[in-house]
Amino acid sequence: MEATPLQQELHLHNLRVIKVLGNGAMGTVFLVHNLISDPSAHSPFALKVVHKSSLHSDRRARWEISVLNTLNHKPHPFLPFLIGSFETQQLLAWAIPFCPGRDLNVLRHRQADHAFSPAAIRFYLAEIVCALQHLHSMGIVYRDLKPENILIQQSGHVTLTDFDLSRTLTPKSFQPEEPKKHNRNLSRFFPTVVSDQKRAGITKIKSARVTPLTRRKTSFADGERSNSFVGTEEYLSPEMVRGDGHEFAVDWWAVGILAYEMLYGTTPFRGKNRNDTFGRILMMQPKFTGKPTPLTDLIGKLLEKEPTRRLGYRSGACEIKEHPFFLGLQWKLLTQVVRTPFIPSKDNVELTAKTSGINIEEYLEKLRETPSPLDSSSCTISLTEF
Ligand SMILES: Nc1ncnc2c1ncn2[C@@H]1O[C@H](COP(=O)(O)OP(=O)(O)OP(=O)(O)O)[C@@H](O)[C@H]1O
Repeated sequence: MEATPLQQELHLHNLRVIKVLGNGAMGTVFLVHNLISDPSAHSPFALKVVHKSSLHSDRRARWEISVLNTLNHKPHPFLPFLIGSFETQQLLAWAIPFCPGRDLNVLRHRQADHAFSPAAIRFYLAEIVCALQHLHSMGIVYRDLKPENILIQQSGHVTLTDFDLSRTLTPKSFQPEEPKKHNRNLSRFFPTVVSDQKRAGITKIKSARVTPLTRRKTSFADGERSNSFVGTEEYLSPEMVRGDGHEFAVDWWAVGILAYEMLYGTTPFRGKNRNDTFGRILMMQPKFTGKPTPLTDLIGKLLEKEPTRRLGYRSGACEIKEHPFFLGLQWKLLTQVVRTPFIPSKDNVELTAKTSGINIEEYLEKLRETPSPLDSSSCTISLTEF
């Protein structure tokens, strides 16, 4: 990885924490500024920090850094890039641009009925489809689409974040399998996960979804197909629930779930518990209320249980872009849209807490003192098989 001047300056001792932006399953994201190159914090950035003590986190973090580094060479307006990275004996840290508008989940909760207008859905979906198309063109399947991972830039445009669950595939790879008989007790793979936000005492609007977990060994024997079981339960595709090999179509399924949630304020297959949700994902058809519209038609086609019949399977994003819901949309001009559905106010870039006094190492150490459910023995199956 080439070291840019900014990267050389990146180190714990020359970064000051403005505030904590969020805590995920893997790490903590801080808003920081560089004391040397930006002492007055005009250009703060997000720093994701992971403790290296867990092999699992270490591996996922290095993978995420490598994906971001790849994006530096093939940038996209709706995807982040790597500002720089460094590591200490204990920590692995990397910097990405700060998105001051929070995430689409927070934004959705601010809407009446927790749902967006069709116009806003059209705008956000269009940008997400473009971002996924770009990732797929690089052979990357994202596998973790959910509103919490869609951040809003200062311009109001989106940025997809969190690549630790993504994997590389080759576009030609997917040979659909015959449906298998499955009688696994899925619940044993999904121990209860307590939100790290709670452990850290951070309040964040988070739906009742669980933190992504990995169920099965990731197999790249043929170098082309991922057989791991990852994602966020309400967003998992039927092929992921079944544990079948899966590929790019899982992302188009997740776009369908996202569109449904943006429209109705709830995901379509949410059950009483995890197994119930999985049963619904496999068996139930999504329920639409009101008159059929191009949007409900699009959702129905994305939520096709059989991946080979799902919109996007044959020719990727192009098929989705051609759907009547997007009729008349000027795809090439998306980045130039100035009146986006939501523009973060400057107040959102709250830099008043410049002297937050947060010490990154101490903060992470404190977090570690509360045992993570991901380290517990109940989780062994998921983690050792990763
Ligand atoms: N660039 C950014 N700008 C602003 N906030 C951010 C940024 N990156 C992350 N965050 C905040 O930090 C939270 C956690 O980040 P992220 O999802 O990357 O961590 P994670 O440990 O991989 O989480 P997950 O539990 O989804 O795996 C996000 O939900 C978001 O609120």
